Amino acid sequence: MPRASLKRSDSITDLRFTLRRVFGKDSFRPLQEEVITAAIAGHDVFLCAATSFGKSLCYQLPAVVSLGVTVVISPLLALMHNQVQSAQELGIIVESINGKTPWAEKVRIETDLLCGHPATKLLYVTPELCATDHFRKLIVQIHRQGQLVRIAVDEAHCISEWGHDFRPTYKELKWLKSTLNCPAVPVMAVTATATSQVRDDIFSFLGLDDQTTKSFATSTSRPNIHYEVQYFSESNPENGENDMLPYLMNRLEFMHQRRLARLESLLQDDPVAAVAPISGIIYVPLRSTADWLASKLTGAEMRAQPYHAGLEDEKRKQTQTTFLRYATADPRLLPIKDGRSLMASFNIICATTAFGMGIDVPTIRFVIHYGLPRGMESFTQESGRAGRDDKAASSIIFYTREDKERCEFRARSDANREKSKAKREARMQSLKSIVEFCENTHICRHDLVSRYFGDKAGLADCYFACDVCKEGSIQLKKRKERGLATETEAFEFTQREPVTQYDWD
Ligand SMILES: Nc1ncnc2c1ncn2[C@@H]1O[C@H](COP(=O)(O)OP(=O)(O)OP(=O)(O)O)[C@@H](O)[C@H]1O
Repeated sequence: MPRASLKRSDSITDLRFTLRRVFGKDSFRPLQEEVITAAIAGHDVFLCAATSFGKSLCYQLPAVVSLGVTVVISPLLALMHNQVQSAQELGIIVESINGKTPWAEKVRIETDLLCGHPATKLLYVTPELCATDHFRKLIVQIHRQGQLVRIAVDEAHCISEWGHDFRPTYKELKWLKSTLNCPAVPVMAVTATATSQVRDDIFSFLGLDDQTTKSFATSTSRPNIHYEVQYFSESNPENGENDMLPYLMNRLEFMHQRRLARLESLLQDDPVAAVAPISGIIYVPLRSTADWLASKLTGAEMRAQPYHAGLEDEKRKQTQTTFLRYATADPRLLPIKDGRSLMASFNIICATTAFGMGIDVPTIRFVIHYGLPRGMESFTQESGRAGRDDKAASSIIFYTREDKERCEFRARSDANREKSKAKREARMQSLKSIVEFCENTHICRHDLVSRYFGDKAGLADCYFACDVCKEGSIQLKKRKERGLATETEAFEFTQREPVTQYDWD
C-alpha cells in the first residue's frame, strides 16, 4: 500500500493554485499533473520524459504542498546550484549540502532538519554525500521524526552502467529502500534518457517494484527541435583544415542577416525596437577546440565564450552568468553599442560536454555538434538544451568520416581498459547508434531517437522537422555524397548547395 504523503493539500484545485502562485506557470504540461498526483498519493514513481519536459516540477510541487522534507539526489554541483537558486527565487525554502558546503552552514541546515518540524522543503544532495554514514544517520533520524516525505533521484540514468554518465555512488542508493522502510518512504526516479536496460537497472538498484511503481513516459525526441546533419570531407593533410569552419561562419552570417531583417522591420514602427541576440551552444570534442573556436568567433566580432573543465570554477560560473543574461534579459537593457552588429546578433558558448545535463536556458535557438557526439544519449541530452521555451530550435551535427574513425578508435581503446562488460558494450552500442543516425538518409531522425530509447509512447511526431523529412532522402543522399567527397571527388562539385533556410534561422 502506498503511504500518502504527510498531507497539507492535494486537491487538483490546490495543485493548480500552487502551480500558479508559487511556480508562476499557467497550466500543467501533459502528464505532469498525473505524475504529481501519483507522487502525492504516496506511490513510488518512475518518470522518463524528454529533455525540458519539466521533470523538476514533478518533485518540487509535491514537496511544496506536503509537510516535511523532500530529499533530491542530483549528480552535478552546477545543476544542483541552478535548481536551488531558481527554487529560492520562487520563495521555496530549499537547502543543499555537498562537499563544498561550509561547516557552519551544514550545522545550520542540519539543526533545522532535526528540529522536529523543519522549515526546509527541499534538500539537494550529491550521491556521494548519501553514501556517508553521517548523512545516512541524519536521514534515518528525520524519517523517525516522521518528517521525510519523499526521495527524488534526478538524472536517474546515472545509476546504470548501461547508461552514459554512470556514477558508481548512485548504485549505493539501494540502501534508501532497505533502510527507510518503516513506513516506506516513496521514491521518485526521473530521467530523460533511459533505454530499457537502463530502466531495469534503475528499478533494480532503487528497489522499485514493477507492479506497484507508477511509471510514466513520453517520447524522447523533441518535436520543436529540427534535427539536421551536415557532411564534410576529411581534413587537408597539409594544414589539418576542412570546410567546417567556413560553413559555420556562412551559416552564422545567414542567421545574422535574418535577424537584421527582423530588426529593420520592427524599427519601422518603433524607433527604439531591439531584437535579442541569438543564443546557441557549439559542442566540441576537446578543450583546446573550445578555446580555438571561441577565439575564431570573437575574432569575427561575435559574442562567444569557451566553457570546459580546464577553466577555473569562477571563470565557468561567470561565463554561464553572462550567457544567461544575454539569453534572457530584455534586449533593450543589454549593454550593446550597435544593435545591428554581429556582436549584437550572437550569444554563443563553445563547450565540451562539461556544459550539458540539466542546463535550463529557455531561449537557446541552436545546438551545433562540431564533431561527432559521444553517443546517442549524450546527443539527446546536449541537443535537448535547445528550444526549452517550446519554440522552434535546431540541432545540427557536423559529421566527417575521419571524426567517426577517430571516435571509434578512441572508444575501442577505452573499452580495452574498461573492466565492466556492460559499460564496454553500452559505450560501443551508443557510438554505433549515433554514427548510424548521422549516416542515415532515409529514416526520420525523430523516429531514430525514439527507436533508440524504445519509446512506448509511439514514434515521435516530426512534421518536416528533420532534414530527412524536409529535403527528402534522394536529395539528402546527394548532399551527403557531395559533403563527404574527398578533395579529388569534390573537384567535380564546384560549389556546395546554397544553405537551406530553416524556421529557426
Ligand atoms: N507547466 C509548465 N508550464 C510552463 N513551463 C514549465 C512547466 N513545467 C516546467 N516548465 C519549465 O520548463 C523548463 C524545463 O524544466 P526542467 O528543467 O524541469 O526540465 P527537465 O525535464 O528536468 O529537463 P532536462 O532533462 O533537460 O534537464 C523549466 O524552465 C521550467 O520552468
